[in-house]
Amino acid sequence: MTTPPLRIGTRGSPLALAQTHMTRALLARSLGVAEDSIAIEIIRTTGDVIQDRALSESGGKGLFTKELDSALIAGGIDLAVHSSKDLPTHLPTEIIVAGYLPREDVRDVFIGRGGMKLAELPQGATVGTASLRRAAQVKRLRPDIKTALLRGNVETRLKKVESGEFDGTLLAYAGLKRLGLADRATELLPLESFLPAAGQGAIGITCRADDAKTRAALAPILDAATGFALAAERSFLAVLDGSCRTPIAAYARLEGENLVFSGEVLRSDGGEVFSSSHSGLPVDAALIGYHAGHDILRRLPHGVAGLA
Ligand SMILES: NCc1[nH]cc(CCC(=O)O)c1CC(=O)O
Repeated sequence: MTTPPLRIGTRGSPLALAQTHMTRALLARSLGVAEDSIAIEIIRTTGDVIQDRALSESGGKGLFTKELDSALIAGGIDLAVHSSKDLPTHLPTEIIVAGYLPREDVRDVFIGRGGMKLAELPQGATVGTASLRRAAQVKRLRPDIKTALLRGNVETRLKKVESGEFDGTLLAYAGLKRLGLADRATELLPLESFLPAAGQGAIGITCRADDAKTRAALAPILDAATGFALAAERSFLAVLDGSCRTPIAAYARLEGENLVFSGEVLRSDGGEVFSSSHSGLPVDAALIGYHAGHDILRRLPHGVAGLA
């Protein structure tokens, strides 16, 4: 049997490339072909170009995916590798999320200047982050801490803490691990106060909906448990996230037969938190996230926008 040569599209950041090489290695092994028979195409996205503003202020959704979607639709690539966290809940009808690789550790880590832990930061310290969720979660614990926009790739952010421009930052442990930088984490943050972003730690793979060959090639490397978790988290996000300007966290995991989901929405200053937990059968994943989302919506008199 001959296998058609597959072309993978990716962003060019070091993390995106690390994730793409992981995906290619798994795919090559599963298909029994040489890794270099699967081509990697680097595609620059709008999100890579904008560096000076918060992406939530730059027109919202799909900034890391639009150009990859277009390349898929045009047939220039057959699959695209994404951080699921950066995948919008609505994709063009021609594109589907084929599935997810087994999830990494979902937790956030704190990286403190000079190895300081979050609780050890002096009064009024400045934490850099581009994430509304992390900023709100930090302020919920430490209202005295200031947060400032810190964007750029993981290495850039680490450097800005080292140089003293910020007293600390928060990053996904998964990203650090995949970059071989796990030892840079000062502290692993607990899920109770730092519930992660929907999709954190999961690599998602998109392809053309009508491309049965690529879907079949991908099937053996995809992880069903991660798929259920992400279905719940993404449906929660779809219910609540109209604007991208509201701090939202969501995390689901399989516990025995059950899918256990927790989600929360925070006021930007961390002064209020609305949480909801639901569990049920994995087949009902999307419904579980949907119920949790509406459970919170009912408690917001001014809707999600009222929390910005
Ligand atoms: N928005 C950037 C982004 N997208 C995915 C990850 C980390 C990897 C992951 O969550 O799978 C990161 C960096 C970070 O949040 O530290």
